[in-house]
Amino acid sequence: MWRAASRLGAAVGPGRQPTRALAMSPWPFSATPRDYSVPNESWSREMRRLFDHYSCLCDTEEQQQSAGWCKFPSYNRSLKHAAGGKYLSKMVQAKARLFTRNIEEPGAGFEYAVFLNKQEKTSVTIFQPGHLLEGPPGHLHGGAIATIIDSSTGTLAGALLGPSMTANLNINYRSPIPLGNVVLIHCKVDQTEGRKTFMSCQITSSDGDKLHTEATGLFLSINLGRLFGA
Ligand SMILES: CCCCCCCCCCCCCCCC(=O)SCCNC(=O)CCNC(=O)[C@H](O)C(C)(C)COP(=O)(O)OP(=O)(O)OC[C@H]1O[C@@H](n2cnc3c(N)ncnc32)[C@H](O)[C@@H]1OP(=O)(O)O
Repeated sequence: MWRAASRLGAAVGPGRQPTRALAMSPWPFSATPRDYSVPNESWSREMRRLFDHYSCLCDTEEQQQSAGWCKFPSYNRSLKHAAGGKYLSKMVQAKARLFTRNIEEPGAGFEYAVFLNKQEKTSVTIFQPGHLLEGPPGHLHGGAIATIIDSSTGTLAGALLGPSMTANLNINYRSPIPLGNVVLIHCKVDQTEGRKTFMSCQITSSDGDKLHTEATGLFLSINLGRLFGA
């Protein structure tokens, strides 16, 4: 019994050891999911500066209404975002983890936070790529770039449309991204046609001077049940 609970407890989140209370609990998940998109010790000064900058836009309800900005929390599993528990029982024993949040060491993988502006249908992701995401020597892997683009555009699509999936992603890699350098990922909705939402996205250096990547994507809103064979 303890071993089973301990295994589930160990799956709660990076850096978290199963506690005695958790091991004894019949419910394996933390009641208050951890938001991973907050500063940790690996964040550079520039990452913190940008986080503070965008957080300030979200600070008060009044500011949110005028500027429309809010920070989107980021958990380490998708189902934490889904409303209701209808499908949870099929997933509850799985060790599924969100791809961008499955490296436990702070700063080694994807360090990022997504800020949304629902009124303008835009988002900004601040992103600090870690050393485990290497592609060319000292630089970010193209697949990791695609991942953070997919996650950023997918988060904006999800916030605006509800459940949706990437149908198409086109990426132009313009200049390599050094590991550890903080970059900005600007996403926007270009057009919506029924279930289809067309997005575009740019990755730039944090001062906006250097263009690293450009992308377009198509998202289709879906019935979540389809994913579970309903
Ligand atoms: C689930 C959320 C939970 C909440 C969690 C929140 C977590 C928040 C943080 C994480 C954020 C991460 C975000 C990651 C997002 C992914 O990475 S999703 C994973 C990668 N994507 C996939 O695996 C999708 C695989 N493809 C499919 O399942 C299906 O093809 C699709 C995309 C659902 C579409 O199938 P369908 O619904 O049957 O649509 P279909 O009838 O084929 O086409 C509808 C229309 O779209 C057009 N269309 C379809 N595909 C295409 C295409 N590729 N190109 C152009 N047009 C197309 C069709 O031509 C058609 O057009 P019209 O004739 O209506 O004009």
